[in-house]
Amino acid sequence: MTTTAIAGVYGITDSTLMPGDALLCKSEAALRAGLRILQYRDKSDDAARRLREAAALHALCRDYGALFVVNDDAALAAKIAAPALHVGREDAPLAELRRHFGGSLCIGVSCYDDLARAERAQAEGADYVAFGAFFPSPSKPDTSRAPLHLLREARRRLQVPVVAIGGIRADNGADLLAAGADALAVISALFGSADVAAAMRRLQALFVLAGGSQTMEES
Ligand SMILES: Cc1ncc(COP(=O)(O)OP(=O)(O)O)c(N)n1
Ligand SMILES: Cc1ncsc1CCOP(=O)(O)O
Repeated sequence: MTTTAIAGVYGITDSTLMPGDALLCKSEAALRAGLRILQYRDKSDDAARRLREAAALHALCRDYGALFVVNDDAALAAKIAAPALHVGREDAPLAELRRHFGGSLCIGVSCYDDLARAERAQAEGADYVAFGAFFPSPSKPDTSRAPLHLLREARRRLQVPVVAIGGIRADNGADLLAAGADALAVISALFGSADVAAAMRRLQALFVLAGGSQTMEES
């Protein structure tokens, strides 16, 4: 079995940025340029379109050996046998998801600026935790903010991979990596770009400069 490390650039598709064909075209451009983790985030209630798009992105990720993550929707993840699910405080509780899916599903949990929530998530079997927003986010302008020093404390107290999110770009991501983030989750800095491959290269360069890598581990 192949497992993808939760590290490097973590791309999040947002249907409002990528209507129609752009969702698949831009996702494939990012995967071709080396993206290893791709999340499907869609806040609409068009169930048929969500199923169609998630299944197509799942297949694309399989072709490129990347981890496909469904945001919020455990039922959708189950329906298409997605390998990973990301949940926040509005979504199904982690303990319930673990009871239902066992250990087979990779589950990431949003922890905002809350280290206690992250420690609970780790104890309940989260595969990674996410903190943010670290910068003003064009994609989710009203979201709450997290301070940079939280990442240093998270690094010290947690063993699971730590993902940073919120307004992250090639020109501000380095501090987050220096503070201990394993992965940088981005919407607009990647998929908002007219040249996704070039945007991907700029984001990947942050990890090279930080001395990290985006690895695929065989297990
Ligand atoms: C990797 C990653 N981190 C955080 C989020 C945000 O999740 P959540 O707080 O549940 O908000 P929505 O994305 O559902 O608006 C995420 N999606 N991915
Ligand atoms: C889903 C989410 N949660 C906190 S910020 C954010 C959006 C991140 O998008 P961007 O990279 O465009 O700021």
